[in-house]
Amino acid sequence: MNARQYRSLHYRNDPHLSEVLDKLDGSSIDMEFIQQEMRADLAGFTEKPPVYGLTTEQIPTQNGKSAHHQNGVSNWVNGNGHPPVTVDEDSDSDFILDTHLENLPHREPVDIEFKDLSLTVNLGFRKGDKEILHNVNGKFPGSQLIAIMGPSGAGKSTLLDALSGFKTTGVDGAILLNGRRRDLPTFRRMSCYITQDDRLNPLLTVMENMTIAAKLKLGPNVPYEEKATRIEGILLMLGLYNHCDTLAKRLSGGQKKRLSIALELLNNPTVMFLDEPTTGLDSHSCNKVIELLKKLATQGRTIICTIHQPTARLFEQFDQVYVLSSGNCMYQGATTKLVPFLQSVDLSCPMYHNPADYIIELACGEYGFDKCDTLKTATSNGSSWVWFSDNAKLYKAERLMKMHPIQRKTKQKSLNDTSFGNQMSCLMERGIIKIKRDTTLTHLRVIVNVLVAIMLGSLYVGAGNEGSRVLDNYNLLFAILIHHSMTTMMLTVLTFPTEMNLLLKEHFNRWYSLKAYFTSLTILDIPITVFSCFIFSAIIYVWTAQPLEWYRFFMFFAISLLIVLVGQGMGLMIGAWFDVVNGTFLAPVSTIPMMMFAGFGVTLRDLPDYLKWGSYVSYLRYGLEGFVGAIYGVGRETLECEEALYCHYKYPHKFLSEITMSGDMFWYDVIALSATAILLRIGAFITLKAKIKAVK
Ligand SMILES: Nc1ncnc2c1ncn2[C@@H]1O[C@H](COP(=O)(O)OP(=O)(O)OP(=O)(O)O)[C@@H](O)[C@H]1O
Repeated sequence: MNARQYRSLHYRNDPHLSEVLDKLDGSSIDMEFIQQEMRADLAGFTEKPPVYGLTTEQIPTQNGKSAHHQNGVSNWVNGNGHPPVTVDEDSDSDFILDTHLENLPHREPVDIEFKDLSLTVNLGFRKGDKEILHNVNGKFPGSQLIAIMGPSGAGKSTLLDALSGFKTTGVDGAILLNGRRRDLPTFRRMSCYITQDDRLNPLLTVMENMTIAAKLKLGPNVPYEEKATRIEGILLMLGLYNHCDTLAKRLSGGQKKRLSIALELLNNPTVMFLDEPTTGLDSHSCNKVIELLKKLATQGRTIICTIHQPTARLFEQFDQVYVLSSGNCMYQGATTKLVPFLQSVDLSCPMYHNPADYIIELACGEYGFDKCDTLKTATSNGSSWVWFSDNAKLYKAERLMKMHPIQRKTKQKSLNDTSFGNQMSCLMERGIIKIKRDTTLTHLRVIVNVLVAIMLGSLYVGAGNEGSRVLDNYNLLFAILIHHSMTTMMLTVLTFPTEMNLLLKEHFNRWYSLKAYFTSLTILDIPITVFSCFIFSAIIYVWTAQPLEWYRFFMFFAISLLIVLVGQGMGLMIGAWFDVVNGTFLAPVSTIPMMMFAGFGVTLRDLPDYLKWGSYVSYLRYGLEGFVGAIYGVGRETLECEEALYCHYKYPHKFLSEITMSGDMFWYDVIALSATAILLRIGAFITLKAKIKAVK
């Protein structure tokens, strides 16, 4: 093997070794020499001083008011009315890591410690429980960037969920913050969780995402200028300033990840949990994201992320690593001490191996499962602190508590930083932008209503006034009923699960309460529902020659609107609990009994006694009765009979008695439909609440 081959195999990204190998390029070299170089390299690896980070003097203070940027950014001065930030248009995604980060004030460090932590999940009815984490211990010191590593299924995400409070059910053991038992509401106020999938508002630009998040998180008490400055600073630091006007859905994977981080940085959390922040990114973006996290850690934040097999270069950026295998701790300590640790347990890292790869291989059991036991014993399942970078400097809990006291239980009930009113106004603002740009929920919905109205209108043209076509018209009314209930229900079932993921993340990160979210969702939908329903009703009503009396039209429109609201409520309930696949199956299936009992195929009179109750719970029955009442009830006059010699239903009362409807039940139907719509909304809210709880 020659040097070039060797380099391409192993240390592609290592400039030090590359330099050595360049000198030898092309020549055939002896392995002894390479081994010597590797030893030197690994020794360097273990002793390298931190490359990044600000010195204490450089750490910005909360009162700091000026910032100066290099790397193509100039003249950025804090505050309103000052020259705008100019960014080199050519520098696309490069981070501006020497930014002074003054808008993200230095945080007091928080030490996280966990003792005998176990997490058990219920596998379902009669399937018993499964323990995922087995009494693991650990300590994540403040101001450090910590990686949780391990093979797939080792329990990394589970540990992250348990520590962040994302999961609370089945969690046992102690979680301490600066030596004091964690009070979850207090902890949640100082931490954030960034999920692996980027849950962003795709229809909002980067700047809109940031602005709404700032308003939601910082509230009206923080002046506009400060919010703007903070947003600018974060966007600059994360290299997103050039993409301010790009819709989030058009960002690249790395940019989305950075936007996810940027959004959570706005309220300056002390502890950040990130689930696989590098997944799906190229090596350049990976390095940049980790560099950024490292920088944030140096400011006093505790940053904990799960990560899959990092490269040697990425690995060395972490201060500390926590390795899991099958829910047990394999190693806990400084990244720089991993190699000596492995040596100490007679599992020396082979010469050409990335230590991160090697420990994962060990954790996978590739060298025998007895090695996992050895590692678990050597670290005392995470309770040994021998391999921390500076053991002596590990803060004593009491000292830390004195220096950085963490609030005990707070009396404040709400977890959100801002008032219900502020949350509502921000969510409404965001919703209006989304409605304007949403091709499915807005544009398509209006278009579908117009198209279906045209289709049905052309099929039943003139049927409303003609005595020989009463049955046709009755069919039309039922078709309209099904259109209104199914279209909205399916649209909601198909789109809400995506929205649900965003809700789970934002709600967990305390952006807003569920009440504010649900109220804004309900209010925002009313104008578009009324508009599309009105357009549909107007087209079909006139085209099919229904009686041209205002009150009848409004009766028809009111029933249509209520049916749409009921369909939406059903869709919300199903969409809140089930995923798209199950929801798409369940929504039509749940409509079938409603159709059975609507009195359309089988009249209400002919329903067997033991099934009569069904007609009382079927909202389609009230809808059909309401429609029939609007068109043929309220003293409708004799119908025209121009298309046939004999019109059986020329007299509307004859038709009404045949279908066993009285035609004067309109208000009764309105009340029944309104009650159903309200109950379904309440049901959807409770389902959402239960879902949020179930996720925990
Ligand atoms: N709710 C659950 N019910 C049953 N098993 C679960 C549940 N949640 C997690 N597990 C199991 O627990 C183990 C750990 O899962 P976890 O997602 O924490 O692994 P991970 O290390 O993050 O894996 P990956 O790197 O592949 O994401 C897995 O075997 C998983 O199947």
